[in-house]
Amino acid sequence: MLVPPPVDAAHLPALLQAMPKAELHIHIEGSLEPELIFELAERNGVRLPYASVEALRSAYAFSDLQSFLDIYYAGASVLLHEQDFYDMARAYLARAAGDNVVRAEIFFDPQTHTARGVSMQTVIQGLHRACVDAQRESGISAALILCFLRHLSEEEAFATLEQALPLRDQFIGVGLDSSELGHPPEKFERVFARCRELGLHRVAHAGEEGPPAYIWSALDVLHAERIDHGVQALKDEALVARLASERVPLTVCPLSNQKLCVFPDLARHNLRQLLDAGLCATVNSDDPAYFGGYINDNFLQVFAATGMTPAHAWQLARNSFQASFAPEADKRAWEVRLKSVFSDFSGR
Ligand code: HPA
Ligand SMILES: [Zn+2]
Repeated sequence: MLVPPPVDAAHLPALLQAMPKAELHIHIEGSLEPELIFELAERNGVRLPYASVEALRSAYAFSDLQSFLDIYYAGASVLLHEQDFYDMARAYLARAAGDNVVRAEIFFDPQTHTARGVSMQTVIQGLHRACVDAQRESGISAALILCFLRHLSEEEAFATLEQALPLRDQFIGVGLDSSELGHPPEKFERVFARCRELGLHRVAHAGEEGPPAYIWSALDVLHAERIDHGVQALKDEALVARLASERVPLTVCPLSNQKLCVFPDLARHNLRQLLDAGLCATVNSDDPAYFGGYINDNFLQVFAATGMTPAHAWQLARNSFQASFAPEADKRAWEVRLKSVFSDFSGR
């Protein structure tokens, strides 16, 4: 169904919250709330360079991606045991289910943890057990995507892949994150080729701060199936045409872009232009504990700032299902639910 049941714009906030949606760009370490950071620090005897939850939260003022990453990696230092990874992921999945997320494809950064002596098995098993339990208890479908840190070498990415392969059935794909500028996709050509041979899905952050050229090479060199962020694509007409004709999904994160100063303010975010250009854009939270909101906060705030309509909401939810790596039967079931929510609001 191409046209949604009409919904009065007065119902938009309630509709955005109620509609089923998939979240495809969430770093699980970025869901660690300051309260949980302090709880885990105490539980594990880790000393934090902040006196209180409030002091930590007040340090969350960022000027660019790197200024955020420095504090994000420091926050992750409290994660030591399998139960820590489990608790973090259960907390996120409970929040996501409350936002009517029906599918979450969750990034994790194993190198942040293995560098501190935490084993790959501790990380993946804790996260995976949380996904299984959440699915059983709340019905949310959840899967894991292992991200390579692009400020490290390809050799280190290969070593990380090797460590993870015994747990191959507990993650569905690989991604590429961390400091973008100066670390183009080409740096990881061989390890992504190996992941492709292994039948792993591939995504990559590109065009968050980096140039359109990085989006081209994520597609052509890494064979990425989705682009994380990708908001710089609008600077390149030929790239927009390619993304539109191939329906390459972009996992856009409005509040992240605002907090990391990718756009001067949310009213100038280009999500609406991306959709109106026919791109398969989606809305996601990126690092919700650091950027001021979970997925529904992202929807509510970017819609309010840019004047998008119920038809845009419909498109974004459908895009999120189509862009996910979930089974086709699940995608069809979520579309049916989406239509029923819209019909419900249409009658009001
Ligand atoms: N960009 C790159 N790396 C990241 C991000 C991001 O937005 N969040 C967590 N790691
Ligand atoms: Zn991200």
